[in-house]
Amino acid sequence: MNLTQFNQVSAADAQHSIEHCVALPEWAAAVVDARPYASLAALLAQAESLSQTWDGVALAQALTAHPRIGERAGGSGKEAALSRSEQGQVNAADLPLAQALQAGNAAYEQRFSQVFLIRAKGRSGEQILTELQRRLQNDAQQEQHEALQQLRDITLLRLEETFR
Ligand SMILES: NC(=O)NC1=NC(=O)NC1=O
Repeated sequence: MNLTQFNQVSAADAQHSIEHCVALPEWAAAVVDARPYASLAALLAQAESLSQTWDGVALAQALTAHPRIGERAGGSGKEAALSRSEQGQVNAADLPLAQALQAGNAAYEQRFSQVFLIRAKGRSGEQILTELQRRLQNDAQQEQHEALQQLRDITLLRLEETFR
């Protein structure tokens, strides 16, 4: 779908076209409500602005749609396919890395009671592991702030790709 179509289709079709970006329907509805957009840049700016309202509750809800790093997302949905491609640089054949990520994910979930979320696109498995180990040192408040920023990054990347 291109931006012109996005501006012109029904609200329901417009929402459906961006729901794979993040599992927060209220956010998608607000993005749709702000149509028409004069440019992709305007759409991305509005989407980013609307994501500033996200809090711990939104994060928890969104995390249900993000498989763990290093785990292949199951299912045939568009989100699962996106997760697989986003995590494409995590070399599942590198067993020590896979084991380190698995241990890191477990430690993270033990400490923060939620899945570790990172914008995986463009990051190697080693870079993700380094970030995971760094963020394990965060306190709860700092980590929620960082996890929300990663959720925004993933969401806006997916949104931009939808219209590219
Ligand atoms: N737990 C995660 O960080 N998952 C993900 N990161 C991405 O960039 N895509 C995902 O599914």
